[in-house]
Amino acid sequence: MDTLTRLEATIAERRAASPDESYVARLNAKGLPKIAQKLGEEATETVIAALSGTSQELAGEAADLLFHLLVLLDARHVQLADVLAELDRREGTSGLAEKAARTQD
Ligand SMILES: N=c1c2ncn([C@@H]3O[C@H](COP(=O)(O)OP(=O)(O)OP(=O)(O)O)[C@@H](O)[C@H]3O)c2ncn1[C@@H]1O[C@H](COP(=O)(O)O)[C@@H](O)[C@H]1O
Repeated sequence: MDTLTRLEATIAERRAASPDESYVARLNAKGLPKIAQKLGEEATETVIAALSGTSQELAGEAADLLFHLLVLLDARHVQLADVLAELDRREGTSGLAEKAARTQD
């Protein structure tokens, strides 16, 4: 099992833990808007690290970002497999073609 899939399972398990013992449970107890806000903050911190941080700092912020994305997906009951399937579907097609198809929608 890969790292993200293992982490997805851990997050699903920890959601029901005590908020006193689990960061995942504490975040879930605060509700979806807080989880979404946290993801936004981590995205901003990743951007800042990309523009002015070291490679190590960027890797750390990217890890925080991926972790909080998984917490958000879990809270909305969206499976990582569904996200990966969407990326698989796009594989081999031009990103520009994908962009054009979306503009037509
Ligand atoms: N990968 C992570 C992980 N990455 C980041 N974080 C937490 O995410 C938070 C990031 O918040 P910030 O950097 O903004 O700092 P903060 O001051 O704590 O932020 P606030 O939430 O207080 O606003 C920190 O508290 C980190 O500890 C994580 N917490 C948990 N995990 C994984 O989730 C598992 C379950 O964790 P628990 O739910 O705590 O058992 C762990 O075993 C890990 O594998």
